[in-house]
Formats: sequence, C-alpha cells, structure tokens
Amino acid sequence: MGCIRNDNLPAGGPIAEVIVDVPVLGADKPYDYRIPPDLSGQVQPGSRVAVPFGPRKVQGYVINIKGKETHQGQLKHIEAVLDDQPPLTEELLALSEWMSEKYVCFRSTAIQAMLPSALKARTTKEVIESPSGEKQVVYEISDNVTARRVSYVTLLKEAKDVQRLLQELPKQALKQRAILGYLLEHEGKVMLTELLQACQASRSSVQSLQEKGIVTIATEEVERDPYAGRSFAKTDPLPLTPAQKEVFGHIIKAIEKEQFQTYLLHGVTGSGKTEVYLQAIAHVLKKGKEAIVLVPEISLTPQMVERFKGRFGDQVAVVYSRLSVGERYDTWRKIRNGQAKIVIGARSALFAPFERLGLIIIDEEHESSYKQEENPRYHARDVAIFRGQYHQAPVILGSATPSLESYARARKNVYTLLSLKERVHGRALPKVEVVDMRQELQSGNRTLFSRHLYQKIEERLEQKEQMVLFINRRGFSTFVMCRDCGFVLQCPHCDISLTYHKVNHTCRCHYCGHTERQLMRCPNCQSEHIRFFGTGTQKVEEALAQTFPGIRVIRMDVDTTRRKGAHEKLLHAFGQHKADCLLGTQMIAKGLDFDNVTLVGVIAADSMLHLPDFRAAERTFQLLTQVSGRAGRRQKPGEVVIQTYTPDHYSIQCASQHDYHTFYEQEMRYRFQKGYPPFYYLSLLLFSHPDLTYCIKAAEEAANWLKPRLSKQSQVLGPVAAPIPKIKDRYRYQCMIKYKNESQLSRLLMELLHYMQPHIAKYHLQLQIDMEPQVIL
Ligand SMILES: Nc1ncnc2c1ncn2[C@@H]1O[C@H](COP(=O)(O)OP(=O)(O)OP(=O)(O)O)[C@@H](O)[C@H]1O
Ligand SMILES: [Zn+2]
Ligand SMILES: [Zn+2]
Repeated sequence: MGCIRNDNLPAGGPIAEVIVDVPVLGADKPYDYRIPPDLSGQVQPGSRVAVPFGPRKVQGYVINIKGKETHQGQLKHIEAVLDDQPPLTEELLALSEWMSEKYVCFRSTAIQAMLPSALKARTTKEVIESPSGEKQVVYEISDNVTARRVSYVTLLKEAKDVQRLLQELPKQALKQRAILGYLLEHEGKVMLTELLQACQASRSSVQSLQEKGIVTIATEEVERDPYAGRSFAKTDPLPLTPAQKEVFGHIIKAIEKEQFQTYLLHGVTGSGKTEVYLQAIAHVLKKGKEAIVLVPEISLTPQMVERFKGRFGDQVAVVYSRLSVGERYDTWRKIRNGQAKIVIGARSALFAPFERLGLIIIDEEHESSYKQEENPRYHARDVAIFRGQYHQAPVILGSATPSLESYARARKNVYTLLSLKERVHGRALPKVEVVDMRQELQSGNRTLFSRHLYQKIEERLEQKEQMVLFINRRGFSTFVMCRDCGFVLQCPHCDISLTYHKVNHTCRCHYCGHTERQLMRCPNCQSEHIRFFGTGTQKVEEALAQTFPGIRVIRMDVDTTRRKGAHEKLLHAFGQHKADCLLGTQMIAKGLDFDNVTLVGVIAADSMLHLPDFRAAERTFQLLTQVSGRAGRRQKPGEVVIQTYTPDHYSIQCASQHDYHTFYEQEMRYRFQKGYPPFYYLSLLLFSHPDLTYCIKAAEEAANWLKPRLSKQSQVLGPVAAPIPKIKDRYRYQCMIKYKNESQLSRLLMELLHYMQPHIAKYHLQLQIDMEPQVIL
C-alpha cells in the first residue's frame, strides 16, 4: 500500500472511470484511467485507487469499468489499489451519485462521508534531488491509519516438554525460565509486550528461546474494539404488550415480504419502542440479514449500548464520534467483512457498507442532528429511504414527537403510521405543572427557583429520590450588559453576545471560541455597573448549592463532557445514586432511563421559543416532551415542573398535557399561514465574505441570476443579512428559496455554482447551498 509505481505501459487494456478526491468544481467528474494488467484482477467498481492527476498523485474511487474500445490515444494508468476489498459497494456508489445530485455537492465529498476517516489518504510531498542535481517533487499516498499489528509469542512445545526444558536450562537463565513459566500459565500464547513486562525480560531473551525452537514470535493483525473484554448481561425478549404486538406485526410482515415501506412509529416516551426495535432486529437476523439503528449522538448512552449488546452481543457494532480514528476503522471493517450484523450509531452509521440490509431504524427521528450541517448536507431520513428502497427493506422512523414533516407524510399515507399511545403496563405519564415566572417575580421571588419547584426539590432530597434539572444554555450568564448605558458585550468576530463563564472569569463566544477576561468596567461608558443576565448551567449549579446546602449535583454540558469517557462516567455515577440531581443541557433530555428519577424541572422553557427560527415552537414542544419523559419511568410516579414567562404558549401548554395532536394541528395552521414546511420546501443560499459590500453584491447577483430561471410559484426571499450576520470575521447574507414543485432545482443550483465560480475561486466568496435546512441560524 502506498507505493507508487512509475513504469510505462503499452496502450490497450480495460479502462476504469475514476472519481478523484479533488474537491474543486472543474474536477467533479469521472476521469478515465487505464488498468495495468497486473492490477486487472484487483480493480473493481468501488475500489479506492491511487492515480496521477496533473503533477500530483491523488486518491480516487473507481465507479465503473469500461471495455477497451471507448478511448483513443494516451491514457494515464492506475498506479495502485489501496485496499484488499473495495470499500464501496455498488449500492453506495449509486447512493453517492444520488446524493451529489440531490444535495448539490461533489461526488467525492459524498463518497468521503461514507468512509471512515482512516481511508482519507494523505498525500505527502517530498522534494528529492535527482542524480543530475535537479530538484524533483514526488508525491506519496499513504493511509492515515492502518490495521493494528501486534506481536505474539507462542509456545511450540507441549507442557511436559517444557517442564523438562526448564530443568535443562542453565541456572542463570532466569528470564528465560520466567518467560516459559508465564507462557505455560497463559495457554501458551501471550502478547510480546505483555510478556516482557510481566517477566521484566528483554526481547533478546525471547529471541534466544526462538533460536532454540522453543517459541515463535509472529505479528498478527488485531482489531481495536472499544468494547473488548466487556461482557454484557444477556437479556431475553420481553413478552410484548398488546399494543407492541400490533406494531411489531406490521413491521414483521414487511420484513417477511422483503418490502420497502416507511413506517412512522409514534410512541409516547416509555411506551416500549426500543423493545419493539430489538425484536424486529432479531427477526431480521434470523433471515440472515442486517440492520442499522440510528440514534442521536447524545442518546447513544452506555444504557442504550447495553440494551443492544445485551440482546445481540458481538454482532453489534457501535459507531459514534468518540471513537478514535483507529477504532472507527476497525469497526467499519468488521461491518464490511460481515462480522457485525447490527450497527447502532449516530448519523454516519447510516452508511454502514452492508450488502444484505433488512431493516433501518431511525430513533428520535425529529432530531435536527440527523441533518448534516456541512457538505454533503444530507438528511439521514432521505438516505435511509434510498437504502430501504434499494434493498427492499422497511424503514422505521420512531419518535414521541415526530417532526411535522414526517407526521404530515403519515397523514397523507406516504408513510404508514403506527402508534403506541400508552406507557408500558399502564405506567402513568408524569404530571406536568407549568409555573408562571412573572407571578413569581410579582410576589417578590427573584431566585431561579419558583416556590413550587423549590418545594419539590426539598421533598426529593428528603425522600432520597433523584431529579433531573434542565437548562438550555451552558456557561453562567447568556449575556453581559452595562446597566448604565445598555452596552452588551459582543464577540468582535461574530455578531453574537458573549457568554460569561464564572469558573475562570471569562466571557466566551460559543461560535468561535473567542475569550475575554471578565469586565470590571463598561468599555463604552466606564461604569462599573456590569450585570450578567440570563441563566446557564453554571449559574444554576451555584444557585442549587446556595439554596440547598449539601445537595449533590452532577453537571452535564459541553464543558464537563469534553474528555473521552466523561459522559459515560457522569451518567454512571448518577445511576449509582452518587448525586441527587443531574443538571444539564439538551444532552440529558434524551434516552435516559433511571428508575429513581421522580422529578424533572425545566428552569427556563422560553429560551428556545424566541430563537429566530420557524421551528422554534416545534423544538420547544419536542424538548419539553422529551425532558418530561425522563420522569417516573419505572415503579415510582413522576412529576414535572416547567418554569416559563409565556405559560400560555401552545407549545408549552400542549407539552404539559402530553398532547401531540393539538400541537400538530396548531403548528400546521401557523406553517400554512406563513408558507413554511411542510407546505413549502425551503432551500437556503448562504453567502459569506470578509467584506460586507462585496458579500451583498455577490448575493444580489446570484439572486438576480436565479429568479428568472425558477417557475412562477417559487419565491426567492432576500438577500438579507443572516440571523447571525457575522461569524469569524465573515459577513453573512442569505437568500431563501421557497417552492412547492421545482424538480430541476438541484441542477439549477449546480449551474449557479458554476456561474458564481469566479467570485469563489478568485475572491474567496463562500457560497453554501443547503437543501431543506434544519437550522436557519
Ligand atoms: N413488553 C414489555 N414488558 C415489560 N417491560 C417493558 C416492555 N417493553 C418495554 N419495557 C420496559 O419499559 C421501559 C420503557 O421502554 P422503552 O425504553 O423500550 O421505551 P421507549 O418508547 O423506547 O422509550 P423512550 O423513547 O422514552 O426512550 C423500559 O424500562 C423497558 O425495559
Ligand atoms: Zn456602559
Ligand atoms: Zn465569535
């Protein structure tokens, strides 16, 4: 691998069409390369290859192999095949083509999204001097990470022979004795490093044993398995409730008939959706097929992993961003070579290179993290449906709070609606109380906790039950303002206010990380009346300690979970009752299933409601429902307290009554009036440039080009300043395209990219195209 050959080839021989890993506009098309005879068996559709491209060597992907006759003249040839088995299947090749068209991205970008980053080859440039003294640049392609190899020492003699050898060895050969003894104790095979350490021996001792033919040292490829050595208690399928049975029956039928169909499983929190998934997967395995389960990254808790590993053991591969590059690569290979049958993971797990896919599940399907916010800007739901269609396999979208888009599709019978309306075995949904914080203020309560919440927390502390408190923001305060002149401290690079972090007395930008020391005086009027407004996790943590002396709090937010394993550790500690309160951001809203949690408190329910995004109400409803769902999941009943300044808002009212349908109807009316999804599609063009005037001009030029080319019912809104008008010193302008039916839009936007190319290539304009964006900030 990696070495580039440079011999010359005669003309003739089959030709491969290759997509090169060069993400620029002009290079986004298949190039023809000759397949040299010695590689002819190895080059297949889906192979990753090294090819010359201009003066460079680059990595590419073979998408097709053609006969000899199609090309005249000189062709460059493929120089190396980079893997034993082609990393891409025929299906994934087709998917990459579909993605590049639908999401207006380069095909190589789509392909890269499917592969573990270990397969992103590095091109290294080296300058060498030729014999005649000329300098030459050579390029080498090497993989980022390769398989891990480990040396093992194996005993070649039987135990009784070794006993005899031990007698015969000279007295002073202490190390060799120790080594043989250790090998005997460990079934005759041990890792070299372990052996040397255990016996305090050097390599030469082992080598001398090898020379005598007693042991052998050999390297083997080993797999990096983050779960190696961990055992999971085996679980058996639970007898399904009648409601679960009904849902299960529908899904099984589709699996049996090998029929593509998209199901929307609307099941309240704790209704037993996961158990249905598990049993459906068992069925798929029995048919010799494979399954993919997507969950949002933050729901991929140890609890969740345990449920799948407990049922299916080593057949389960877990894919998430916390894996090291090497672990990810090994997990991917386990999938590619058929060792793993089930993949559970965050968004990118969807590209698991299975060839006999029998089921795809997207849990918490409403989650915005299923949309990738960088190129390729794909939505997991669309990709899942592509794969389901390809394999004739059912797709299940599950949620307690389906996205409006999905629910509307189910209403129109595009998806099949299945529902679980009650919690398993009649367990009650928690009682939710909404507290009007304006009244609290009027009655003189200026603390973070309403009297009601205060009382509930006290009760839990007395009864030794646990609670979950939720606040939408991390940090201490959400903005810093001068009370005399109203100056708000902002990030100099982004149009966004800085967040105060009390631990190290800094003000930080959550977009670019810019940090300033705590202000003592207003930079505008020199007043000392600086105040911190808004509430973050750190402030609640401090207030809890002051209000409830002795309370044990575990804080979970981006700041406390940065280190690998921290997330798991904190949750484990909470599960072991090492704290009374789990306090955190979104990351605690989902998937947690702790039996001792009887109270959930939402400190400020409004913080999401006022974001400049048409999905703000939907997100608020979803979040409140999910957080509430963490309470009373087992024997003990649960209670929820939601604190808000807008208690009458329908998203808060409906969430408190566990009433999805009323919320859906009301939100649909609003979307209809305003012309938003699911009534219209949106696509977003975002222009950014360090110079404001240039940015506006370019955006206008693009809008003017586009408008006459769209059909009459479609609208181009803007260009206007983006909701965050500047990030990292780049100004941001956007155009929103609203349409119902614009089948050629993707193609048109690709043309627009070509049209705008001079601005992009020469003047560093960035133009980002987002088909059906999830986040409009
Ligand atoms: N048929 C069953 N019999 C007994 N217990 C069950 C059954 N199905 C599920 N449970 C239990 O009920 C609880 C909730 O089930 P599960 O986690 O599957 O629900 P869910 O709908 O996936 O939850 P959420 O979406 O809120 O995370 C779990 O503790 C689970 O073990
Ligand atoms: Zn001031
Ligand atoms: Zn910033």
